[in-house]
Amino acid sequence: MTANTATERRRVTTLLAAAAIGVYLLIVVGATTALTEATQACSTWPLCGTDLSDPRVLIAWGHRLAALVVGVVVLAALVTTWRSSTSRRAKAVLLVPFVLYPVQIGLGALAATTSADWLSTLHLLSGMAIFVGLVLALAWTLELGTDDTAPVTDPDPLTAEPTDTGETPSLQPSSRPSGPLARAKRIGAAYFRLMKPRLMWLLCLVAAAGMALAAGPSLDAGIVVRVLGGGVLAIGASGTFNHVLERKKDRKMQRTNDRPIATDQVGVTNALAFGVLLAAASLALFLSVNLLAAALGLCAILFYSVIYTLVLKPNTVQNTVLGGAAGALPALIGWVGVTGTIGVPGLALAGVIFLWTPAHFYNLALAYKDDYARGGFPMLPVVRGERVTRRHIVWYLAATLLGASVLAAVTSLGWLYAGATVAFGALFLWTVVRLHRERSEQAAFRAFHASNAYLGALLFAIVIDAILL
Ligand code: HEM
Ligand SMILES: CC(C)=CCC/C(C)=C/CC/C(C)=C/COP(=O)(O)OP(=O)(O)O
Repeated sequence: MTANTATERRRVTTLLAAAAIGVYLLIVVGATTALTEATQACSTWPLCGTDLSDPRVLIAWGHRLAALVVGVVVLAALVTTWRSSTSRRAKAVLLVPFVLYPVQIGLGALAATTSADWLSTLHLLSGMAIFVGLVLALAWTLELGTDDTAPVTDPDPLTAEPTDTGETPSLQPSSRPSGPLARAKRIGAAYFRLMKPRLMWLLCLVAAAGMALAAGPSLDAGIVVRVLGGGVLAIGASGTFNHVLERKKDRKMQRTNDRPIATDQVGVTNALAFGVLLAAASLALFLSVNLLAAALGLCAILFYSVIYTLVLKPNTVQNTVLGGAAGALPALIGWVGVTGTIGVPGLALAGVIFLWTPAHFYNLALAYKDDYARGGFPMLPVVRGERVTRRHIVWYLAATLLGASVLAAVTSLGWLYAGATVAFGALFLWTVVRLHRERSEQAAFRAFHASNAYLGALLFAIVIDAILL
């Protein structure tokens, strides 16, 4: 690839990413109730109410002006891409935004003047189609000229300096402090590590968001404590079973070969007893909330420990996609903990987590590709290569963003949620664009952390928005 081509592709992908995020902003704002209410106060087109002290009029004006500015960015992206040397399919798919953007303006005008629900739905769907067209063109342009080998500057993950992997290297026996207290501390730390504590904050936020969506400002503190307590214990139990079942493979992988069972710091029988104890305590807490929450808690533990760990992870390249169901269940548990039944917003939140999981984990799968190959796991980069994996990260990230807009449409979440998904979604997308450009381990970790920041911010915004705003 010549320097000119590289510069041209940078320009094209930057513009396509900006256009996609601009369209996403319009989709999310359109999906929130704020705009639905604004439409009622602003029902003429193209101009409406002059009373700018009415926030609803301001929102309607903001949406129309944003549509104009984003339209210019989309047009610039289309023209620049068509004039570039990108692939035919990337150019062809841009016909979708080219045709639909003017249609979308017409639909918006009709939706504003008639307030028909089906028109608003069609407007939202057409916005999503424009977004998908831009993202496809972005992904197909990003992968041009990228082969499956990491650049020479990229250190081998197995020989590189230790990175922030969430693992604490164990001390060598000779350097370990002795004495009963130090020994008790070491054993306590080993059992604590079995519980996979680093996953807990985000999974607890997932359950908290489920509860906040269901209860709004009247969220009961007793339910919160019991659901989160049950959740922490359930994650601890399934994490422990996962350590037991993977101990042999863990020994083969550099990232995991210092784990407590792999290094015999904790025996298998003791670990199993610990896991059963945690699971029983977790189910007891969930049962004190309601039976359905306990049933879902049991499903989550069994799904992660048995279905994911034993069946999916070692046998199918779709392990991450299907495994996302384990992480999605806490959203439903939170919702069910409050309502006692399964409901659409809880399912929509679970859907967001499910779609986010591959966009989250494939970054680590890239960074640890050789390690996973050594362990014998058919992770996507091992089986289908790095280029396909990077492409799938873009797909799942786009699907997550669309899922988040569906969540906005089926709930009454407002501006804080909309701002969080757009701002952190843009940040996440930018790190993924850089991952394609740099193709290094550092870039993969950056995108991994951005995935956690995106979901953390989104969930935090849901909790605040649903409870306080
Ligand atoms: C198939 C599903 C998933 C896989 C394979 C996966 C895999 C991983 C791996 C290998 C790590 C590295 C840290 C470690 O070794 O402990 C990690 C970290 C993490 N994951 Fe996931 N994950 C999945 C789903 C989820 C879900 C659903 C959540 C929460 C909603 C989540 C949240 C986190 C967090 C918070 C970290 C720690 C980040 C840090 O502080 O370093 N993961 N994940
Ligand atoms: C309420 C409840 C029980 C929820 C369970 C949800 C849960 C623990 C999701 C974790 C997702 C996951 C598979 C993480 C680690 O992957 P991995 O085990 O493949 O990572 P590893 O390679 O580090 O072992």
